[in-house]
Amino acid sequence: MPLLRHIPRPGPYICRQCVRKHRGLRETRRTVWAASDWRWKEQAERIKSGQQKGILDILEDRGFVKDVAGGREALERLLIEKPIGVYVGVDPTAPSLHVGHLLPFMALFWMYLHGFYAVTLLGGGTVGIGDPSGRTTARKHQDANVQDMNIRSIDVQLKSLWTHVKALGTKHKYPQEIERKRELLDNSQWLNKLGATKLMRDLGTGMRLRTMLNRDSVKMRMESGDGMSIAEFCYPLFQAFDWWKLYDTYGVQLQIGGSDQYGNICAGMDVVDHMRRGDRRYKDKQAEDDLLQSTFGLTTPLLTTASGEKFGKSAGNAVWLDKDMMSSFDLYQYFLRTSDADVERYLKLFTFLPLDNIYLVMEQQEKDASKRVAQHILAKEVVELAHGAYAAMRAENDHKDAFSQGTTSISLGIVRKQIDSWWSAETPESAKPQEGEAPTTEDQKSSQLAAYKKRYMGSSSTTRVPSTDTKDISNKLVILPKSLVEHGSFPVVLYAAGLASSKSEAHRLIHNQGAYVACPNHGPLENPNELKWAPIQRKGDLSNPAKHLIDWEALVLRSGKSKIQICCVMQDKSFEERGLSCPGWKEFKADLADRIKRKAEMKAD
Ligand SMILES: N[C@@H](Cc1ccc(O)cc1)C(=O)O
Repeated sequence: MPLLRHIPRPGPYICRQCVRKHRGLRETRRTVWAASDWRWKEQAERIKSGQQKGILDILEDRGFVKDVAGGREALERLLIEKPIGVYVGVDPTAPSLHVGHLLPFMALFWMYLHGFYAVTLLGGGTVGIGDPSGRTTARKHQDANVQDMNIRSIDVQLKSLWTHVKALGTKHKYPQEIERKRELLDNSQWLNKLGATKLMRDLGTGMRLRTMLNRDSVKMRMESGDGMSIAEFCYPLFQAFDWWKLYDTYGVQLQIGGSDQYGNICAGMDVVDHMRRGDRRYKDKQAEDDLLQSTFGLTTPLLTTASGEKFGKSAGNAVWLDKDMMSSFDLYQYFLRTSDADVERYLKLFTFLPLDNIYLVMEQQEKDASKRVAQHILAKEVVELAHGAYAAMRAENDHKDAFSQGTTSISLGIVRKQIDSWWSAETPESAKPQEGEAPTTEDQKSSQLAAYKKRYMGSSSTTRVPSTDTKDISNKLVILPKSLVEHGSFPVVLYAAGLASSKSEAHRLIHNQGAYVACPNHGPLENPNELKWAPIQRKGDLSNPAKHLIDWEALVLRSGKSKIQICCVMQDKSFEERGLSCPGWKEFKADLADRIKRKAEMKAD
């Protein structure tokens, strides 16, 4: 195996020593390269004569490009001439990526499908430093084991994203004759070994203080008076070192990032330039066309919906890509709710559907927007990208099941299925590592990760605690403490269940007849396997959540036309022992204790 690691990769620098060592292999590589070189040249001719679109045009047509650092025309020329390396980095600050992360990754995946060497970089080293870009406060320090879990979790997620991208590339028939290459790396591999003196001597000398001080993130903190730590201030240096490493080893000449990354990317370009000029291995190259060796940056736009809201939040919470943190059903629903004004733009950004197909879909959509054809395709493609084809098919089918009776009723079967799968997915004791014991088996490792994700969700403002069962792909459950459902009002419950972003919004929803609860059918002629949707009222039976428990354990709620939430009820003690929480729970508990105390005092009087 080490033999393979020594193979020189296409890029600006080829290791002479290993070429000499493995002459045989070199010959084979040379033949392969020659063939793909020739194909690339042929493709370049087609692009130049206008027969084919270049990748930069493709990215622009789909809406991925906000700014290009280094010059658009120059980048366009480079991308036509050379299958350069390109990378996107992400710091694992949580156990999962969210939909807001998708844009730069989608641009990278497109480049991969078109034959560029695509690198996803996990910031296992940089996460400990904390990128100040776009932040008004420093990130909280994370425990080493929390960091470790986040790294492991995102690593698994990136691997599966890559698998799904490959499958989607095949499904949408993107040509494969040009060799595709990709890599998933973790910058702790080199940053943990990097000496402070080397960093300052080699890179620090190439970075100018004025540029660093002029960065928006630095200025903002200085002006607001919060200041910034040296570690955060130096963050761009580490990101720049990553790029130098990737440039030198993998020929990475382009970095893609969100618009907040513009400053870091420019700093990286300066550093790579500085390092290249000071490195004698690149001396010969400098005589060559400089463009072919230069670096560029590309930033993606910040997404807002047509109505001006920030994209990627649902009831105030992030829309996670991990199916343990957001079920396939919920992810599907999130994209299904896309407005007609946004759907074409999102199809271009979040799916691999060719543009012509998107225009056809939109024609169909315009004929009858109520069918939401475009939204269904968008939702399915995104779930397929995040959770795989099988999960997408299940989410689509479950969605059809849940809404097959229109908006008047919901099948009791699907509610029971969700509840059963949640309970059966509780991790068996045998799979749990004992206290203080490091997980050894794969089962233990994954159950430890799943437990961590549950805890993470419980401690954030979200209530979602979906199943850990990988077979269960459509779990749309939240767990609520019993006393909240028994003694709380509907506004409290709707807020706790994540169907409203505040209690007052829940009040408004009820007032506008936009919140529903599913009730069993009691009439003799009615279908016993159906639950009827009834609008929640401010008075009477339909104002009391406790009266609508199904099988004594679940409350099924809906807001608007399609946002369904099944709420499983759990004893308060078990709820808290599992480290769960939900919006408004702490205040409700304190309030309830107060009410009970006052009642007892009144009785005593
Ligand atoms: N700083 C980037 C992540 C990143 C990390 C390392 C890199 O080399 C590149 C990008 C962010 O916070 O989004």
